[in-house]
Amino acid sequence: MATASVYQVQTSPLSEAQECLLQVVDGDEEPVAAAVAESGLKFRIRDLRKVSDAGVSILNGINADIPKGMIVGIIGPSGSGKSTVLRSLNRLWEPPKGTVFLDGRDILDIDVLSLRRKVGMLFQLPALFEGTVADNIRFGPQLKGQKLTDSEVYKLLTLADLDSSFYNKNGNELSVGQAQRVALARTLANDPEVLLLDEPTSALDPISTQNIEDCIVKLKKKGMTVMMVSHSIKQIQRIADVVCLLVNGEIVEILSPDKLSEAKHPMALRFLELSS
Ligand SMILES: Nc1ncnc2c1ncn2[C@@H]1O[C@H](COP(=O)(O)OP(=O)(O)OP(=O)(O)O)[C@@H](O)[C@H]1O
Repeated sequence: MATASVYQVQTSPLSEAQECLLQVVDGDEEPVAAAVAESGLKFRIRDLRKVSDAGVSILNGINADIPKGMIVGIIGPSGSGKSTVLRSLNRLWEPPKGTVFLDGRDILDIDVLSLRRKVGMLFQLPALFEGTVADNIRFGPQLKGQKLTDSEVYKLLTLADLDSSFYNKNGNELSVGQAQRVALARTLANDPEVLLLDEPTSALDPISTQNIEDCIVKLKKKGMTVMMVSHSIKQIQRIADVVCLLVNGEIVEILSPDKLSEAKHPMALRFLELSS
């Protein structure tokens, strides 16, 4: 039954990686199947390739269907292309070859600023603008000529698990963990549909990490699609619905987070062994 629902949203031949995803969905991941069936795909990535200026292959043909409302963990050895995949999805790096569809539209046909509003991104280290937390949160909407009310700013603070006392604080008075949550609130002010998270907690202590993870899970429950690069296998197991293993610019496996030990690719296995 689950398989039938999943196949309904597949309109083209499946790559090996997508077959893996379907196997996960078809197995004991009923909620995942339901999510795919009900809400379809957010991203459809086809043959995404990137070669550096020096002629080195960075991405070697990424194919993936990313369902709406899921947390997709991306793991893999350093230099395997994880950040490059994320940056290609909101055109921080132009995808030079291949196609990325967002809600069925080629991202090259979407105005880049609108794309980056829809597809927000957080990095390892938050970079706040000068001014108060409220100034930072208001920044994106202001660019569109929209002024957020105080209550809208407070609501965004709450979403990012920050209390109202942060409203007037200056960016440079914050810890890295607090600044990361402000960066999250600032991203959410643009009302994104997707969050790309590039190791967003790697510089944070366990409590700040948990705060950010709680926010991510809450956002997913509200329908947000999240793609998160992390070097922490435990983190991926805590919050991801599905995990992509990237090796040498290719997705070599897609697995359920509780079945990472069943990875078959030797590089993936070694990476998992060393990480656990
Ligand atoms: N601006 C750039 N110009 C040329 N090559 C780059 C550039 N940025 C990254 N690369 C190369 O692309 C490859 C993939 O880099 P990327 O940052 O995507 O890997 P990653 O898997 O995210 O690594 P890490 O886990 O260390 O962050 C690496 O070999 C890197 O040296």
